[in-house]
Amino acid sequence: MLTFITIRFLDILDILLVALLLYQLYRLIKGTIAFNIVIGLFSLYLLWLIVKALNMQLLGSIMGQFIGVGVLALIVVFHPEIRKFLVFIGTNYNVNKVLSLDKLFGVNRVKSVENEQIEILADACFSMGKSKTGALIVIARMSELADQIKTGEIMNAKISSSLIRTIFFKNTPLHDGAVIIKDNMIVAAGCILPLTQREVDKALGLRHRAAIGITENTDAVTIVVSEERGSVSFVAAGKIKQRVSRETLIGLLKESLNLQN
Ligand SMILES: Nc1ncnc2c1ncn2[C@@H]1O[C@H](COP(=O)(O)OP(=O)(O)OP(=O)(O)O)[C@@H](O)[C@H]1O
Repeated sequence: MLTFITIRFLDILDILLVALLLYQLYRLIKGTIAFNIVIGLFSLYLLWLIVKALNMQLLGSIMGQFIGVGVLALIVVFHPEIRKFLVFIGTNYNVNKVLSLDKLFGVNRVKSVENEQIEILADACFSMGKSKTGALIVIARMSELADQIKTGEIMNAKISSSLIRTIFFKNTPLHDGAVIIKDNMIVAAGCILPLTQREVDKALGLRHRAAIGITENTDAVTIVVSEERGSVSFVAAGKIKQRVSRETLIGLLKESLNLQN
């Protein structure tokens, strides 16, 4: 029985790749209006299959025309999502990461932050929280964040608590926007980040929306200090953990940046 079905290794790989693509697409559009559109289109397609199977000529041909131009319509309707998806693939599945060229050639890439800097960042954030100073700190990993860095002031400075607190001190020119940390340095300040388009807690304003937005399409993580509440939040992969303690923040940072204690 079923001897006519032969499954090759490539077929399994094919299925796995399609599953991975669908999963990433789902992650990208989950919670957005695009998700509802996909469900609507899928229902329409199912209806068309039923209409065709029942041989309902008139309705079948009208729907057939619609589905015929469907691919073009999809590209137009999903233009922003397709763009986001390609950027996501480009930044998160780059050849360097997949093949780990750095490891292959024995190059020891500088970590985005070391243990010592994590403690400094946590101290700075909780000190700013106490004085109700708003702050937004992005820690870049594999994604270069070149587009966001370009929008700010280049600093290339050593990470220090006093520098971070000075940057975010109210009414200084650089306190608006985000600080971006990469390769153990504060590379830029006053950077503009993309805002999340998803529905989030109504109490969260633009600072928190920007913190979530940048982690949706990149592998960066962010720390936000609320000016209103003085609380500290951690964001990774589009998910925000609000009001974390100093210890929790340090643990989450070490875990997401793969640092040992
Ligand atoms: N796109 C953006 N990228 C980076 N920073 C941004 C962006 N949009 C707003 N901000 C920062 O957020 C500040 C406004 O924060 P807002 O009060 O709306 O946010 P919030 O999430 O309610 O935070 P808080 O609890 O600190 O008030 C701005 O002054 C600016 O520094």
